[in-house]
Amino acid sequence: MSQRLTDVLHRLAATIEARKGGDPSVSYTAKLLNDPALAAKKLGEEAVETVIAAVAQGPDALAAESADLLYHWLALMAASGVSLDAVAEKLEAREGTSGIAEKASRA
Ligand SMILES: N=c1c2ncn([C@@H]3O[C@H](COP(=O)(O)OP(=O)(O)OP(=O)(O)O)[C@@H](O)[C@H]3O)c2ncn1[C@@H]1O[C@H](COP(=O)(O)O)[C@@H](O)[C@H]1O
Repeated sequence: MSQRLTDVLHRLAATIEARKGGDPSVSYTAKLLNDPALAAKKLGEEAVETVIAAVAQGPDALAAESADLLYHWLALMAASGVSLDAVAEKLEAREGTSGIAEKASRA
């Protein structure tokens, strides 16, 4: 992952955190933070739009929809009270385990 993406996600997560308790009439993020179900619904919409961009709209649309997706994902995590470290912990636990091997181990 590029340092540029890491840096902007870091700033975005901090901005989202700072919107907690904000006024939903002036902050879209505050609106999402006040309503985890809305944040989840919006993430679902952005996921579908990302898929459509990937299969039918080309690289620029895919990049734009991916930005929407990442923003809404960060907002959902904050709205749901799930720390980014909790997600990091899940990913760390999977490091070195092939998805194919993991799926086979479930059978
Ligand atoms: N990165 C984003 C970002 N990406 C997308 N969006 C908003 O996400 C919303 C939903 O996108 P849609 O494509 O569904 O738009 P829509 O169809 O008009 O929305 P609906 O009518 O369905 O609600 C739009 O209003 C976008 O502007 C974002 N809103 C905010 N941010 C970041 O969050 C910061 C704080 O924003 P506020 O909390 O609004 O001040 C901003 O400075 C940005 O850095």
